Amino acid sequence: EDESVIAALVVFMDKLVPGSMQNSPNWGWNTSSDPCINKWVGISCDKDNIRVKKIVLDNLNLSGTLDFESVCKVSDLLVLSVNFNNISSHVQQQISNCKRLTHLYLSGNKFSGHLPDSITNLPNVKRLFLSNNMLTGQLPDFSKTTGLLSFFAQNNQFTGQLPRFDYRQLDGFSVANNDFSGPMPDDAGRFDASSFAGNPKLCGKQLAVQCPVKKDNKSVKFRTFVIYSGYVVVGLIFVVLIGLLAFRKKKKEQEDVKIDASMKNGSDSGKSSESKNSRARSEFSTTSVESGGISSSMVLLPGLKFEDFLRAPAELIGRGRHGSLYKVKPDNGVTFVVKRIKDWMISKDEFRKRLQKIVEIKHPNVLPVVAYYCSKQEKLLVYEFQQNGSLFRLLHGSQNGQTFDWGSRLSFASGMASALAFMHRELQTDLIPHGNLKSSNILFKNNMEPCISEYGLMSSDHHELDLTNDKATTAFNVDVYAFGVVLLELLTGKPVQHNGSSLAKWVTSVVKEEWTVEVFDKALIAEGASEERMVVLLQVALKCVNILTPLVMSDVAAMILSLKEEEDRSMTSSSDP
Ligand SMILES: Nc1ncnc2c1ncn2[C@@H]1O[C@H](COP(=O)(O)OP(=O)(O)OP(=O)(O)O)[C@@H](O)[C@H]1O
Repeated sequence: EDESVIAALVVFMDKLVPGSMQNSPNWGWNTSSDPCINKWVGISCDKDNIRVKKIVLDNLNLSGTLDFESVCKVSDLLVLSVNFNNISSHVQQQISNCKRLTHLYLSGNKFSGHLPDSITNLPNVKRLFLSNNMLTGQLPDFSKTTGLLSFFAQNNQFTGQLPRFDYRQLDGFSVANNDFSGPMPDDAGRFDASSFAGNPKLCGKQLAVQCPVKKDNKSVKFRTFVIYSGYVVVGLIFVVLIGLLAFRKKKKEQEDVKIDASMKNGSDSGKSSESKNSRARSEFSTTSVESGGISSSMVLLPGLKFEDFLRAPAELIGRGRHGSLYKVKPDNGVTFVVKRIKDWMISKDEFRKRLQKIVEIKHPNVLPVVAYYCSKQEKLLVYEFQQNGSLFRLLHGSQNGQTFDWGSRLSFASGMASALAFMHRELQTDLIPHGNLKSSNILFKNNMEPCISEYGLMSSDHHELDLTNDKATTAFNVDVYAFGVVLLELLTGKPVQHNGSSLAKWVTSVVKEEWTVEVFDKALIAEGASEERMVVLLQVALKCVNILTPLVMSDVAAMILSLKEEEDRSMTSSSDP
């Protein structure tokens, strides 16, 4: 980095008080080293290791003030994250100097005072997290901040009327638990009452307080006229809608035929299905690997023509809440599964962008997407079929004498945690969590190595856990919770109902009664697994499912890794005579 930027960063950190952190050997943050080359804590740089791109200083017990003027001198800064610290300053108007900033996370601090108007002038900002602070005053007008995708400001002390937002763009929003007043803005039905709750002076249809009906006795005649012309307009709209619906239904039927035919017809399909498929096929085949593929509808499987794929016989093997799963075996030998996602309100472009991000990131324990397709009606994902089944099947299925001993379960847990932590790190800027982690989405590869499947397929509106009103409002908490439930399944051998909260509750209650040993899988007890270490893993699991004390995946992974190392050490020492 430039000397001037280094100096600005040091000034920025001088105003924050990092407590004992700065004594750690790799802390950095001084003028005699380089933030990229010497890897200062919390700094990430571009791939040439020259420019600082991200500053992530979450959960470091920082206090003092955040000097936006200094930090915004880092001209390439994309992400600034200081969640869950003790910073007590204003959000200064110089924030708008951070011209390239896309993600700003200030949640869980003691920021106070008004938000400066200049915050709405950040031209590239996508995610703004301000929740759990002590911010006051009116919110500036964000309606022109195009590109904003999430806005979280719950648990502050904001007042006044809610300004307009471009709600159609937003995928996450909450202003709950503030002191806003007046009518709830028309969010076009995008967010439910929980995003606005806890503002006693806010009124609206979905809220506890209804807005007063304005009594205007000036002109009854005019009102009658308006009402009648209203009826006429509604009538007209109705007719047009019926027409549109009929038209769309017809179109949809055609589309369904197209997809169903492509999914279900065997390779011996006759001429008629050929012609039904022809549109779909031409759409797919406009994509070729040489043409770069990614921007078009389908990203192809290398070495496999999509025509073969469409003609291959397909067998429905699962119908989950989020879609159906088909097993497809084209002639070339490899078997695939196709996930057909239903009800995902995401635009084609967004879907494509999201998938591009996901396929870019590879980890040996994450099942890669081999192809994806998106049209208005259909979202399809293709993976290789894994014949060894899932963790769910291994734990709860009728296995033929297959054992899953403590050592293997611990290695499994450690591997999964570090894979998930890796994905979170790589997708931190894009805020793409797995979103639907569970034991049936963890599969075993041919070598019995586990791999996480269906990463990132669920948008936030699919989550059952509503964490938005909670202290821990970051996208990735959902996965930490879900991972905790997977750990509980591993430890108890019991299956999960609903979203895992009942299993978590049961375990918590048993542990409270100090019957901890009762929760463990009988097979583990019988095997003579170390109770002490099982209890440690249980504590990690319970921390993950406790949404009041948010953990990040990298911490979870570190805890499990050190437990595993302890286990490995004990194995080598106990094998000594
Ligand atoms: N690539 C794969 N290879 C082999 N089996 C798979 C693969 N992907 C999923 N499965 C298995 O197929 C079954 C159905 O999967 P599906 O994803 O449709 O259901 P689900 O995970 O229970 O529900 P959902 O993901 O919709 O919440 C599950 O038992 C799952 O473990």
